[in-house]
Amino acid sequence: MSMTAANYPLGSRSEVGRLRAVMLHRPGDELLRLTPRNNDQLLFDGLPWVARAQEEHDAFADVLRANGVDVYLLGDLLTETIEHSGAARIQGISSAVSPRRLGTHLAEDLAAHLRSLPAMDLAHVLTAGMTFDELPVTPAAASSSLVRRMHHGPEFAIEPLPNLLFTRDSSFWIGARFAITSLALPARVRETSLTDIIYAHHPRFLGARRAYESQVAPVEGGDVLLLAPGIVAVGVGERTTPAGAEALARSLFDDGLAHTVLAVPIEQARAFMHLDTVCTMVDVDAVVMYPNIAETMAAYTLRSVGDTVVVSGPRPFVDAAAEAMGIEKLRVIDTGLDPVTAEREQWDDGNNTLALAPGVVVSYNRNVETNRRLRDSGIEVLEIEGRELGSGRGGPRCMSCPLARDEL
Ligand SMILES: NC(=O)NCCC[C@H](N)C(=O)O
Repeated sequence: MSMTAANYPLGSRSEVGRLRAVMLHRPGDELLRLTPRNNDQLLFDGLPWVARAQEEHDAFADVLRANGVDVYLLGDLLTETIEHSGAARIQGISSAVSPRRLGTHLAEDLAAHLRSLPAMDLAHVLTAGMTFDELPVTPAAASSSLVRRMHHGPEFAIEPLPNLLFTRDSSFWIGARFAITSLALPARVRETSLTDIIYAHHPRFLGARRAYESQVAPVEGGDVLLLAPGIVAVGVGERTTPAGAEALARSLFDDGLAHTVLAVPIEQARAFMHLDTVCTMVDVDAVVMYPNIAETMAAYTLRSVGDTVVVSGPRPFVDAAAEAMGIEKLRVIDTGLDPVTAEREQWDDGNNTLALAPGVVVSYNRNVETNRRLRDSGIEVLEIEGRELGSGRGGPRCMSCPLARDEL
């Protein structure tokens, strides 16, 4: 693994090794773009109270820092990246400014304007987007652009990215490498242009190598669970497709980053958009899992055998996982046996825990029953508030991209 300024290498081979460094995104003005008319399309179930969401997020970051984790904020990394690299600036602008949406004339004008902005202001536009009302005013542009005249002022010339909050999905680390994912839905596609330039140009990531370069089909980080070194589970459902899971597996095999991948079908439903909405690891041999699917969750096993890939199954996920991990049994802690409580707490991200070390997790405090059951099973639970953060349907795991974990 590549050494960095800090005294730990970047990278991660599990979900539970002691967490050393993480990338979060402090929610900002991009959340102020949400309205009752666009929130469904922008994948939020309500309109968060933004100042309160920021307070909750600051408290989350403080819990991580208090536990020895270095917290990097995506907004800061993005500003520093743009400050540091002209190529990153150009790349960020060209992925945000769409001639298809704006027409070539307005697109060229806007790109020129963005090239002149201070790094922090450009980072703000790239995350919070820009409305037609906010476009720079030049008399020539105002009279000669049909696009400008026909669009309503509050419409987006550049779409905002409210789901940047969920840093788990737009990139993930496996071994010493990072993977830029391929997000499935239009509201999130541009997020990876930002993680891409950060990893490519920020000095903190100098020398870091990529995994899964081809990005041929959708794979989202929330679907990727590092069960143990060399063994990866990939959810296949609303976001990650079978083609994405297969392409990821082949790429990880080719790069020697994994030898076994479990492809886990999950329901194509809003409540289960990623594997980590129903199952996360809380210890080296334990997961917290949504009980209403625990018995039916299955997995296809993909193994790298010589030059080929062998697919077997499907069989019960817990059996396939235990066998791949070489343990007798995968301990399953469920989120309450009463199906209604379980359903409520799954919706509120009870299953979406972030492990800080084996047996130590961060969880939303509202999931009283799940947290109680985790503690009864010997797991230490650090609770955070998520009344506002949760309106985007994501918990502590979704909101964190681990950059470095200790080996188990
Ligand atoms: N890993 C996760 O489950 N991330 C949560 C993503 C929530 C976001 N509103 C989305 O629908 O993509």
